[in-house]
Amino acid sequence: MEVGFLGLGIMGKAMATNLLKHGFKVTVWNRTLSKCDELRELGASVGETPAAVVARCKLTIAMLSDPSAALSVVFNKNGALEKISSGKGYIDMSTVDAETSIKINEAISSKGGHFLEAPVSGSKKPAEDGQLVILAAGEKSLYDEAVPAFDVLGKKSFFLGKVGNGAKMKLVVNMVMGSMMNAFSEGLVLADKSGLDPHTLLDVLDLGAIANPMFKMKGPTMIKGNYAPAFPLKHQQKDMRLALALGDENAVSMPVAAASNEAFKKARSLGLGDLDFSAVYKTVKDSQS
Ligand SMILES: NC(=O)C1=CN([C@@H]2O[C@H](COP(=O)(O)OP(=O)(O)OC[C@H]3O[C@@H](n4cnc5c(N)ncnc54)[C@H](OP(=O)(O)O)[C@@H]3O)[C@@H](O)[C@H]2O)C=CC1
Ligand SMILES: O=CCCC(=O)O
Repeated sequence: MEVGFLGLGIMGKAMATNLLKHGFKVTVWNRTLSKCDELRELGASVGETPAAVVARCKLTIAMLSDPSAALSVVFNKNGALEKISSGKGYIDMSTVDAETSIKINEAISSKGGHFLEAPVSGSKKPAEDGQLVILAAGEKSLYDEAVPAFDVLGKKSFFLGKVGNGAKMKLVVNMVMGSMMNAFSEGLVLADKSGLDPHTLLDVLDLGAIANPMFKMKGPTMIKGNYAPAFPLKHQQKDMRLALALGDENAVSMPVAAASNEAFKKARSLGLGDLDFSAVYKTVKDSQS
């Protein structure tokens, strides 16, 4: 199957590489075109614009930073929409809000195309290892068509019904994750300030009811002050913002998420947006000294 891939950031590069390694023919595009070179060396073709990629491929996947990027790649001049026609599939795997997905779905459908939103749980390493969790919603026939690609990209795919449900599920998950990261950061600082060894705290956490892969993987690097980005903090803050907006729409009070959003905003304002989201620990720690 020939697949188009738009967006070669941390996630997109790993996902497109995986598709190539598993025998898919892939045509890639990235706003900064030079980032396509590495994929070309692995056998990908390169499209000059999103429209050129869609013209060439029956199925196109997008993995872009945020709602504004997702919309511009579809609607701008030389955007994907220009070459959508009957039978073409467009799958947006970026983390966006339901409103963005619905706008894209309406535009793609009005030209006879099929649309699926399919945001993912899992970060850089799961993307490299084909271990993502795919939260798809939209056109079921396109979901069925995409299953061979999803099987390469992920360890499990969910089909969640109508467009918007994938985005909402992803935002709920990341709202919980962002809040946990803040509680974890406060716990590490509290342990340290009260004379405990933070490494021992990690061991204790890992043996109890709140053990989880995120604490286990991020804890040691956070203690070392290593925030090499797997999931950029600016994207986590975007997800908290979009989750809070979903809470507003549904009159759900989320004081814990709101406080966590403030912590991520503060970290962004201190210039930490391109570091890993675990760098929020640095702001929690520095604000106590
Ligand atoms: N990293 C992670 O762990 C995870 C991320 N996600 C989500 O996946 C998406 C991508 O994340 P990630 O790969 O980490 O992000 P990156 O910041 O590494 O990459 C962002 C991509 O979006 C492109 N882009 C940004 N703005 C525009 C624009 N206006 N027009 C066209 N392209 C644009 C960038 O192009 P350029 O190279 O030119 O800047 C780049 O290809 C986000 O929605 C994120 O929330 C989901 C799960 C995990
Ligand atoms: O959106 C990013 C999610 C990161 C993760 O699930 O580890």
